[in-house]
Amino acid sequence: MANLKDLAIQLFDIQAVKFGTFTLKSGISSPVYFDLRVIVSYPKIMRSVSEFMWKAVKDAECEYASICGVPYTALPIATCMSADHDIPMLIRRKEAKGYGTKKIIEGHFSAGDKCLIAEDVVTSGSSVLETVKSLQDEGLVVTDAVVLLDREQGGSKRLAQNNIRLHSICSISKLMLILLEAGKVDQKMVNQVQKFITENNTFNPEAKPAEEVKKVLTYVERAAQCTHPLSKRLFSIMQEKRTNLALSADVNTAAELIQMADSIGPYICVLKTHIDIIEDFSADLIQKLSSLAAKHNFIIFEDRKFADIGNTVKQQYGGGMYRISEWADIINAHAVPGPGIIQGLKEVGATKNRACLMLAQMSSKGTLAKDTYTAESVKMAEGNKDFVIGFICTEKLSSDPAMLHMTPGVQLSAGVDGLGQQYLTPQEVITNRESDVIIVGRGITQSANPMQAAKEYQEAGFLAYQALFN
Ligand SMILES: O=c1ccn([C@@H]2O[C@H](COP(=O)(O)O)[C@@H](O)[C@H]2O)c(=O)[nH]1
Repeated sequence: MANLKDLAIQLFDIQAVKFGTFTLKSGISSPVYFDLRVIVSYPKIMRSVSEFMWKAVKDAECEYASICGVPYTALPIATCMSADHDIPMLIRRKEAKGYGTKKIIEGHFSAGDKCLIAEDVVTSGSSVLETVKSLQDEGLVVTDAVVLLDREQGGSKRLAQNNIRLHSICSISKLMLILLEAGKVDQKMVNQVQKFITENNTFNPEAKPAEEVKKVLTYVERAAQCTHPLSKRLFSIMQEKRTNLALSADVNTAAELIQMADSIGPYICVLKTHIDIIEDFSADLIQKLSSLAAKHNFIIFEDRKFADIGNTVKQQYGGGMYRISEWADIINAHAVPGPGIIQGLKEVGATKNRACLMLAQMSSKGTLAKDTYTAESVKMAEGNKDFVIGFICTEKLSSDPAMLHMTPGVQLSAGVDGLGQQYLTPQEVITNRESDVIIVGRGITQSANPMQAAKEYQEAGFLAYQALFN
């Protein structure tokens, strides 16, 4: 591997570093310009650059599971680092494909994995931050970026403000000194470049860090804020399966329920049941349903809508022919009896790590679950966060990121059925009402092709979620 002086001179000699008058992307005129794109024509220099960058992160003891180059110039650099040191690589597309997987990030990863960013030149840090955002949107964690050249115009400070450590191989000042000593530039040019850097700092310490202005949290960030294992798991499933769709499987036989759960399972995060409308209920159905929940990684929500005094709901939840607490991850309850209902349900469900949603609003026309009733339901939920993990509602009701909002009455077109059910679209629910999960029943179960319909709802719901970050 060349030493830094040799590398700097080689970069000058291949015109990856140029002096003159150049108009930058920002419109500013600069006396120096870096064009690292040319290094693809010089494999030895390319390898030298990638080795310097790899060594810098090694010396800094950075932890990461993969590496992602900022497109496009840093892609071949990241490729060399990946191939030479057996570090998996991820590729960030500048635009999602309009067909096929429509992915922005190519490569295999799991939510929560740490990814290192590689870049050729940093000026303000904005290109690095764009890549950071794309990776974070997919659930990856970014703490470090490595760059060949830091133009010292505020990029490292802006990145630090966004909790990204920048490791640079060479600063522009150091590069100028090396080139001066090697007789490649004169003192006048060094002064001119120094003046340019001083006068063109892009960092505004008054600007709020991106984290502070960001209001919408990703599913991964919300999972991290959950203390209840079920809400944590649900947010993780939503990210992993890229779905905020709950299927309301309102069918009347065990065979239909099993068939729905198996065919629609891949597209949903939650399967909602009304177990008392099944005509041939048996323990075998529950066993099969639980196996399908494990196979397709979804949560079972029995939409029992408990509404009695604590002592009665305890028996309804834990006993009777359905023994709901033995298989339903989540149940729901009306607030109408007062807090005793939560107490009763909690006595049965808490030890089994089950959870409850408060019915704070309803989708049906003329519902009385509004205004003060809704506010009191929210209060009841917030006082019992060890068991209540969210709401059945028609809009966001709590600012606590751990609280889930699940909205029924969703179809691809807004409207009403003949019995007062009112429908909102997935976009309206996720974008404008800021709910988290769309609950869809007949829009899927009664469509000519339920699997295709489920895919459409999954896509509409998840796209609406992703659009929250644009
Ligand atoms: O306010 C509420 C609470 C629950 N539901 C239930 O959701 C589904 C909706 O089915 P669609 O066929 O999509 O209308 C159903 O099981 C209801 O019991 C609700 O609609 N509104």
